[in-house]
Amino acid sequence: MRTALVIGTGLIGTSAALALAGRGVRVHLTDHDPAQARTAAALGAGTDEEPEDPVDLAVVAVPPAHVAAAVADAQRRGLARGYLDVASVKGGPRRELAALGGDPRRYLGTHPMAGRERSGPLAATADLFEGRPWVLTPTAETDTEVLNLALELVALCRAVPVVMDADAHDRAVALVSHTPQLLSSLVAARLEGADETAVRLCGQGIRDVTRIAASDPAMWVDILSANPGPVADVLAAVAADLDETVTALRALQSADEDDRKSGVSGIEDVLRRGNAGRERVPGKHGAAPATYESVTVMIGDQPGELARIFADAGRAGVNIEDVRIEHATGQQAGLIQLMVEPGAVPSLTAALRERGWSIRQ
Ligand SMILES: NC(=O)c1ccc[n+]([C@@H]2O[C@H](COP(=O)([O-])OP(=O)(O)OC[C@H]3O[C@@H](n4cnc5c(N)ncnc54)[C@H](O)[C@@H]3O)[C@@H](O)[C@H]2O)c1
Ligand SMILES: O=C(O)C(=O)C[C@]1(C(=O)O)C=C[C@@H](O)C=C1
Repeated sequence: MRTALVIGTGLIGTSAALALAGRGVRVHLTDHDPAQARTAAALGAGTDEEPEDPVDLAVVAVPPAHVAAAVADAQRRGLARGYLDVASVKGGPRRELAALGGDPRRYLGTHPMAGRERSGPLAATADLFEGRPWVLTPTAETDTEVLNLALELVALCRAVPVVMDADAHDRAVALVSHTPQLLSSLVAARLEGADETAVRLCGQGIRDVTRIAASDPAMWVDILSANPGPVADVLAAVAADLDETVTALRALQSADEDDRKSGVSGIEDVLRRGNAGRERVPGKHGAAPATYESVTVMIGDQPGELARIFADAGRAGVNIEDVRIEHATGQQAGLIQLMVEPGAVPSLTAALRERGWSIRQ
């Protein structure tokens, strides 16, 4: 693959673009919010100029409800030889594309099983997909060239291809992704009105369980709206387990010894089943997660500052792996943490100082 077009330069689109651009593919970036495409380009994910000729592969990375229209529009305009999407649900977008008169031969539904609780290009990383399953849902109609382009994309992102039927995929992710998102949100929701004395005791356990509760509600409403039945089925089974767990806990409060024994065995049962389920969760197959070091820089709260600092880092030949921004309360400034490979810290610090940036230790 020599050229690609990423439509929707948020977390997933920009992460794929960074991986492709880092491996020599010329990547064009577009988003219905041009500022997002500009930010992705400033991060080194490609160019936000339109391609002059059709690209090899269009990667549609927009929210699930917009996938079919975006694919149909790109196909109508003949922007690429092959088209794929990366949405978290697969059955709905395929059916909607058919209803819109899209070409099913040149489209492949895919889903990388990697993501984050943060949205937008600033949360993107080139290594997001490394070692992660990337589901491909070809049908008898799918053109072999499009499937091969998708396999090349997965290989360039260092992910692991998994071929599945679209509806089987949707049932599987109801169990391993969509229900966990809701359960994380439900646990975190208990904290909303909780007493401060309780909240300040939060330790690592609740942090682990609630990380994904920080995800974008709009995106998840879209995902769950496209897969409500399978998710409701799993959640109903969890609700039955919850009922039994509450009964077991109430039995533990009983004065009767036999009741207490049945309570202990009920609780033991759920904890043991949890151990057994947890043992089945596969590890990440690829390289160990990279550990980065951060360079913290004072940044003015005005248009163009982010693009300027990314461009300066790019000029210094430094790849930014991750970014965090902290806005200083009541000030027209904030701190930006640029995460880079440890070896790149001295050259980045020197280059940014030279260009007038104020570095924080
Ligand atoms: N977030 C995750 O963890 C994750 C993981 C795997 C797959 N996905 C899927 O990837 C897709 C993108 O998710 P994300 O997390 O990158 O979201 P995001 O909000 O970070 O990015 C989505 C981008 O699409 C743009 N957009 C919306 N409608 C558009 C349109 N019609 N045309 C062009 N651009 C449009 C938005 O402006 C935004 O920049 C979704 O379909 C999601 O289901 C998400
Ligand atoms: O790890 C995260 O933060 C995710 O959001 C990842 C996750 C998942 O559930 O595994 C979330 C939704 C996507 O469709 C794929 C991946």
